[in-house]
This record gives sequence, C-alpha cells and structure tokens, in this order.
Amino acid sequence: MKQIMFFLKQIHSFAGRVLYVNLAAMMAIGLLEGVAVLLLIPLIGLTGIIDFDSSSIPLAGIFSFMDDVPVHISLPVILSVFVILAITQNLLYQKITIRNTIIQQGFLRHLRNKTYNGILHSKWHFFINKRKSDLVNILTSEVVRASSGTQSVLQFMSSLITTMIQIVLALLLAPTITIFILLCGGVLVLFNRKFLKRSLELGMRNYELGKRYIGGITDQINGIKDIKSNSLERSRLDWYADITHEMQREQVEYMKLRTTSQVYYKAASAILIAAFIYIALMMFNAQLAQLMLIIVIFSRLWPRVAGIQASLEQIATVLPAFKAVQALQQECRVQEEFVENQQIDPMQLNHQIECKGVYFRYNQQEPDYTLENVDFTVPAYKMTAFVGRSGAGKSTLVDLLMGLNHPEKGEVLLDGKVLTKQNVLSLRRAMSYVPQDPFLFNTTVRENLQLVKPDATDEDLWEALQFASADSFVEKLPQGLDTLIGDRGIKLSGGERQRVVLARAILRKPSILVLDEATSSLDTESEAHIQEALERLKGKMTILVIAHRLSTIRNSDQVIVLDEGKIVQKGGFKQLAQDKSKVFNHLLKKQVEIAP
Ligand SMILES: Nc1ncnc2c1ncn2[C@@H]1O[C@H](COP(=O)(O)OP(=O)(O)OP(=O)(O)O)[C@@H](O)[C@H]1O
Repeated sequence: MKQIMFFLKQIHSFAGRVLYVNLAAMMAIGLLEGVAVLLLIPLIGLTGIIDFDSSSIPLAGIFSFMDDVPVHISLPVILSVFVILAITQNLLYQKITIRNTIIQQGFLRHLRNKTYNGILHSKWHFFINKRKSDLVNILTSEVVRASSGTQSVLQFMSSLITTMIQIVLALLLAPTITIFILLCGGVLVLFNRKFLKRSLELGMRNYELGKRYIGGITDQINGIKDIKSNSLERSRLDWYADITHEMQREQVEYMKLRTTSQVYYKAASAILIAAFIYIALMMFNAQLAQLMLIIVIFSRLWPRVAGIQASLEQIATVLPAFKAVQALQQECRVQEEFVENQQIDPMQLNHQIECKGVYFRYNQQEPDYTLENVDFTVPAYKMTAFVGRSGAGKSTLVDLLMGLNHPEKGEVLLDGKVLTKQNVLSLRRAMSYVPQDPFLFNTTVRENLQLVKPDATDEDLWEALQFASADSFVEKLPQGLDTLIGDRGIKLSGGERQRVVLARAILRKPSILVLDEATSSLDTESEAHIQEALERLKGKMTILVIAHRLSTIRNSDQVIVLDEGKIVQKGGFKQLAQDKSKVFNHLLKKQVEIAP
C-alpha cells in the first residue's frame, strides 16, 4: 500500500485534478456495472423458470412495481436498459482508457524531461563519477518501465473502485455470501504477499541486468575497432550470450510468478464456489434464485480480486526502476550547477584570466592535491599554452578555467571578477571548446556547423571554415557544405574532422577558444593547417591550448609548464627552451628524439 501511495503521489503531483476526474469516472463505471447486476433480479423472476421469492433477497423489493407489468412489455424494457447500460459503460471505459493513456504518456514525458534536464544541469563532478551507460539506461529503459507503473496504479485504482462498489451491492443482495467471498479473498491476498516480495526482487534483478546490458554493449560498440582488430569477437559474444540468457531466465521467472499466483486464485475460485453451493443447498436449503446470485456475484467479484493481485505484482516489479529514476533526479538536484531561468549574455573578456593560489583534488578524502598552489595570469587576446608530462594536471587546470572543476582553495578571476555559480554560464557562452576527439553528428557539414549558430549564412560558414583552414577540402567534397559526413564524421580524416570542429568553434565568435590536445593525433600536414588557423585567430580572441606536440604552440605568447600539479615554468616559448635544466627543455628534447 505504501508503494501505491508513493506512485499515486507522483501521478497526483503531475496530473492534479485530472486524476480525480478519472477516478470519478471509474466510480461511474463501477456503479453502472452494479446496476447491471441488480437488473438480474427482475430478469431471473421474468424467466419464470425459477420460483422467484423476492422477499428472500434484499433489494429485490425495488422491482416489485414490475410485478403488474405484463412480461411481453417488461422483458424488452429490462433487456433494453441492460444493453444501454452495457454500451454506456463500455463507452465510458473507452474514454477513461484514453484519458489514462494521456496521463501515463504525459507522466512519461514529464519524467523524461525532468530527468534529462537534471542531468544536463549537473556539475562536471557528477559526470566524472558516473558511468555514462547508467545514465543512458535510466533515460531509455528505466523511465519507460517506471511510467508503466502509472498504468498499473491507474488500473489498480479502477479495479479497486469498481470492486468496492460491487462489494456494497453484493453485500445488499447477499450479505453472507459476500462476506464469505471477501474473507476468502483477504486470506488469499495475505497468503500471496510472498508473490509481491518476489516481484520486487525480480524487478531489482531486471534493473541490474538492464544496467549491465546497456553498459556492456555501449562499451563494446564504442570499442568496436579494438574488438575487431584484436579478434575479441568470440569473448564478447560469450558475454552477450550469458547476459541475454540471464535476461531470458528473469522474464520466464516473472511470468511463472504471475501465472502461479493467478492459478491460486482460479483454483481457489472453483473450490470456493463448489463449497459454497454445497453448503447453501445442504445446510441453508437455499433457493435456486439465490444460488444463481451466488454464481453471478462470485464470477464478477472474484476476477476483480485476482486483477488487484496482478496489478500489485506489476507495480512491485517496476518499483526499483521508479526508485532509480527518483534517486538520479535527487542526485542531480544536489549536483545542480546553475539554474537556467534567465537570458544570460556571453561575457566579454577584455583584460585577463587569473588563477590565484588554487588547490584542487578530485577526492577530498585523499591527502594529495591534483593541483597545488597554482598561480598565473592569462592575458586577453593572447595565446597561452599549457604543457607538461602526461598526468601533470593540464586538463584539470583548463577544466577549472572553464568552471567545470571548482578550486578547493584559491580562486579563478575573470577581468577581476571571481568565477562563481552566478557568472559561470555567462563564461561558458563566451567560450568554444575543441576536444582531442571532436564530436560531429551524422549529418551534413552545414548542419554540424549550424548547430552552434542556426541562423549562420553561407558566408558566415565559409568564413569560419577559412579561419579553420578547412575551406579548401570542404570545397572539394562531392556536395560541398551539404555532404553527409557519416557517424561521428567517419567519412572525414582525423585532421579534417578536427578542422570542421574548429570552424564550428570559431563560428560562435567566442571570446575564449580552448583547444584540448587538438593536434596530438594529427599528421604534420594537418597540424600545420591548425597552426595556420591559430595564427589567423591570434589577437581576435583569447586562446588556451593544451598541447602534447610542442611544435603546435611554437608561436604562443605564453607557455605554462606543469609538473605533478604545480607550475614549474612560465614564459615565452624561446625563453623556456633555453633553460636547459628544466622540464620544458626536457620535453622538447624528447620530442626531437622521437621525430623521424
Ligand atoms: N576524474 C578523475 N578522478 C580522479 N583523478 C583524476 C581524474 N581525472 C584526472 N585525474 C588525475 O589527475 C591527475 C591529472 O590529470 P590530467 O588529466 O589533468 O592530466 P593531464 O596533464 O591533462 O594528462 P594527459 O596529458 O595525459 O591528458 C592525474 O594523476 C589523473 O590520474
């Protein structure tokens, strides 16, 4: 019951008044069905087969006025009313089903939007600690499962209301039989509690399996090149066969559980009805009319009780999915980065970015800092490069400048203003970021570029492409700007992809451009193209570059060298190269040795 209330609260908070309208309509359906049962009393009398003694049946008196009406009139009248009631009830039922679907689909959409909104507005820290496939699983499978619980709850409510009304009518018609049926039903529901517990366990297993399944296939599809080139197909297929087998077993077990509990109800129904007719005939000398009522009431009421059990089991299985969605929403609330409720303009960086005494670590339980006492200034409209060995802390530092990581001590200042939750969005809108593995959609060059500026004209697009040294190769593509570039831009070379992404970054006309190892996987010619592009951009915006390849940053205005989370050198490229005892010179020498 706690679980039903939990679901009802959620649906209520979403649907509000509409829910009550539906519940009222369900009550009307129950009443109509009840009236149809009542009509059986004069019908039984009219058949004349049975010696109908209305005094033996409560409520039957209300039809006594029909005693004087001839059968050739009363029979068609009663049958017509019966047909009208049945049609009205079914029409109402159809309307309610549609309205319930509107509530359920609306609730699904509401759950999806709220969850995705929460995810997108969470801090970077949240993503660092989360497995991406778990988020995909919740957004695709679990949200749907959770909202299917809404349907079960509405079905449960409808069954419950109809049953209640029928119980009241049945109590008026035949109190002893009804109380007996109810007692038996109650005992069976109690007895079947273990089925609910088991349903909950199966729901939990289904959730875990779904998570593992999506996690596994996401990793494998992402790493398909490794799988193929290292001939790992067999082992991956074995994994897949195992997990799908487990999923199959879980579904079969669930079906076994559902059908077993229903078998109990059906078997109990047959036994009870036989026992009751026997007792009624042998002990109470019941009339045939009363026996017919027993059968009618029993056959109407009992399936409802069984239906309630089925809905409860259904709700129990989807509860883990609902709780997982809720837990994620709660986590996102705690991790909220900013509220996007007002029009925020991009900031214009005119003077400098400063890092003052910054300390940062990913895990505050650990003693060592990833960045320690970091102090530097990045002048606006200049190009600053961050270099250092792998793991020195370059990406962590740039993430801090982008407001993705937050200093534990110290502060980041933009034109003298501390970077906070309040101005981080304005900074992001002023920034374009080009990662090492750039992201392109499976569509045309044009649409990939217009992603950041939907109203960009052809002239704007070509200008950005020219700045990124990408114009000449785009011109040569079969359909130019309208050429499809495949999944993640697979039809372009690494260097071409990188330049399209750079063009996209430039199209936004950012105040700050960040390149995160954008040239490390490129050949020398592609690197030279990016270098040309950077040369063209110098002086137009503030450029931050993380570079493994030191040749890329030869023309930067300032180089910041990091080692084990500390700044060990700062200055111009040539100046740093001359200091033979320090890290920068060491890095340079290594690259010269590797170069052919
Ligand atoms: N999400 C994380 N959680 C915990 N530690 C992390 C995380 N990301 C990075 N680190 C650690 O922080 C340190 C700095 O990593 P960072 O990625 O900033 O280095 P980097 O200089 O950019 O390295 P690379 O050149 O290899 O990309 C490393 O020791 C790394 O293991």
